[in-house]
Amino acid sequence: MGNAQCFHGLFQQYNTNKQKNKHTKEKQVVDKFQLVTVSVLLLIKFEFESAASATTMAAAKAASGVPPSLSAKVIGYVVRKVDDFFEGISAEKQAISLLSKLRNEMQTDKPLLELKDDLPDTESWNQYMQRQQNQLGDQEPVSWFKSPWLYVECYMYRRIQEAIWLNPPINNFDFFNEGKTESFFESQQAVMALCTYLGDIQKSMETLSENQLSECFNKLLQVSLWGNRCDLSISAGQKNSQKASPIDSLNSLQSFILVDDSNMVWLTLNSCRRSEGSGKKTADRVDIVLDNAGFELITDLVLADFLVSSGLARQVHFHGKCFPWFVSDVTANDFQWTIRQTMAANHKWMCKSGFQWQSYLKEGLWCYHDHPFWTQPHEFCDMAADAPDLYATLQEADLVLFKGDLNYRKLTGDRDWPHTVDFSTALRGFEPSALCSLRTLKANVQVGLQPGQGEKLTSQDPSWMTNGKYAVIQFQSPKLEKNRPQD
Ligand SMILES: O=P(O)(O)OC[C@@]1(O)O[C@H](CO)[C@@H](O)[C@@H]1O
Ligand SMILES: [Mn+2]
Repeated sequence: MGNAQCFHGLFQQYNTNKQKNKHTKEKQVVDKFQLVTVSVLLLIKFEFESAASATTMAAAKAASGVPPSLSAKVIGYVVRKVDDFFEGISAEKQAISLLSKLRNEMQTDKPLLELKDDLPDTESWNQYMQRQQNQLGDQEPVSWFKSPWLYVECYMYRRIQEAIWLNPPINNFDFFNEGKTESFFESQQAVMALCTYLGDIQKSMETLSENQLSECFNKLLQVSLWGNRCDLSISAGQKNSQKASPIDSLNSLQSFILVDDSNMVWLTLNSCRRSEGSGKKTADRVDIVLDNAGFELITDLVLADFLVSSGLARQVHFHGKCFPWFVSDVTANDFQWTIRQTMAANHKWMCKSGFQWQSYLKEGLWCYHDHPFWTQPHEFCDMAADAPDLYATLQEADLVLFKGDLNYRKLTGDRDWPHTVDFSTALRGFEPSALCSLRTLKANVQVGLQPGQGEKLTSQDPSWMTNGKYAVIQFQSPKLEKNRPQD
């Protein structure tokens, strides 16, 4: 979706809401924060449109050619309209003024500021800023345009959190909530189709041959992969949902999977299952580092259900975010809400799935965790040193699935790697366990391609790395590393 459409949608939504004029106070607060925050996000997306192809905002700005005054006007308009429309209590006013200040700092390339909110991760964020400063040297301060794109983008979400956190009683407010719940409700047909498919497999699970099991696994892995198309961040909070039956679309999407290591993923899980029978294996756990709520989360839960009910995994551990992040990412609240909504659905298989998921959680076959590291800017190769407890947790898994684009950027350090560099090289020593990235491409980093593959894609579809049409299933395991011939 183009930015013009994004803006258009945003104002249309605002006007419709205004005309209806039947907001409760709570709804008004939700709308107000959504509009202001979306305006901050649009600033990034619009003014620094080409950022995906640059590692810093300065490079992006140079390439973009979008008149900065235009985005400033649009954002000014949104904030003014919001202020006119709502009377505002002092906490909201204060939060809005912090967000406006943030927007201004971004527009004018001000130095990044230390966080002041005294949350458990505050010190770690401030230390990370110092690390960035040390890398930059003493000559100039760390600022919005000069710092790595991955870092400033994460920092922006943390500053939004600070603006909310510093202003009770709205300090636990998730102003992205509405978009996430909409994505869930608008995907109902697809969710029903998926739960029905799962129910059918489970009915005949006992009689499935290994080939049939592997076929079902592949389908559900691919559904979870394409579920990642439905993130709200890439559309700046605009609608993004799945309407068609996800299983039926898989064949036509197959050729858009640029790297497909699903066979290695299957072998990893199936070998655990076999060796369990022979008494060799004790651990049998899959961890899923979640990405987006809404339809994508459903695809992950369905895959996790299949893993447990088929005996491919005994336990699944989910990892979500501690606070609202990159618009649509899953928080504990989204996770519980999604399961409750699925249980309450007026559809036999969906409702059954919901109850099944709730009982997995009760029985400890499923666990949900969040850890502050997931909402920090660190590349994952820093995890062993900076979050050793989380690294140790992942080491307990037989397989870790990393969902989505942002996780891929953190796995690979968001570097401008040649496309033919090995995935293992780009991971730079991050190998807690066998791991697999399930990612649709929305940012300008891609490794592990065949020679010439990147060039061919560029000539056929110049925006292949950012338009969300392509995907990868990329696997790496410490075992593979051991067996690699030394250069
Ligand atoms: O991680 P996700 O949900 O797949 O994608 C998040 C995302 O859309 O947000 C950023 C753009 O602002 C990019 O990192 C990425 O493309
Ligand atoms: Mn996301």
